[in-house]
Amino acid sequence: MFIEPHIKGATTGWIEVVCGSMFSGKTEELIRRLKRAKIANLKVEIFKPAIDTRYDEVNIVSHNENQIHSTPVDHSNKILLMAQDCDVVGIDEAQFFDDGIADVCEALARKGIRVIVAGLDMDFLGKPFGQMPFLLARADYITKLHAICMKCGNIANYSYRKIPNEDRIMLGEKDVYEPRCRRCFELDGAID
Ligand SMILES: Nc1ncnc2c1ncn2[C@@H]1O[C@H](COP(=O)(O)OP(=O)(O)OP(=O)(O)O)[C@@H](O)[C@H]1O
Ligand SMILES: Cc1cn([C@H]2C[C@H](O)[C@@H](CO)O2)c(=O)[nH]c1=O
Ligand SMILES: [Zn+2]
Repeated sequence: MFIEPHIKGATTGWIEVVCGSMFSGKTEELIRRLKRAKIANLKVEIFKPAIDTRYDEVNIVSHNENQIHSTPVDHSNKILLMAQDCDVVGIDEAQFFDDGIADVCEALARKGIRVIVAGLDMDFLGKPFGQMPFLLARADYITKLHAICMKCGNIANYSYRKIPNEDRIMLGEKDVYEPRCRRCFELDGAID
């Protein structure tokens, strides 16, 4: 389990990235860390891409229905503007943000803010998703979570798309995706 670093005399913040497949518990882990920061009386703001309105317009909701209030934003620049006097910033579904997101996280960390970013590391083809590789490269701390393969019960790293659609962005839940291990993902021809 991730334990928050307590850096004596720290003058900068830092970036934490939580990644993994769908249903691996990224949103739950993000909510857990943010709720603990609130308990510590820190000023917390949470952002998600405006495109992700799967469960709720303004809340971040996990598959377990745990939730926390968030602000939907259509560009990463807005996070920089809106998070000026925060102690902790949470960002969910980071794979959907534009290519400014890593610089925004870096700028926030330099201001002394703790930045916690959650996102899908791979898309339905098993390819690195959006800006996630760049966020992972620049993170101070990384947590990779795993779901359970829906075919065999092993640890799952991949998000298998069950319906034929080649668009990279396709919002959905269990109706569209299921977590799979490497073997079960490859068996159905998801990797070329
Ligand atoms: N196959 C599965 N493996 C693990 N957890 C599952 C699975 N199917 C459903 N769940 C539920 O999903 C919860 C995790 O949901 P959460 O919203 O945190 O995932 P996530 O990684 O943020 O997913 P997404 O990328 O779709 O947003 C688990 O605690 C569990 O209750
Ligand atoms: C795996 C994958 C998920 N998604 C979506 C489904 C969910 O709405 C969201 C992950 O929580 O991302 C895509 O848009 N493309 C993909 O390749
Ligand atoms: Zn499997």
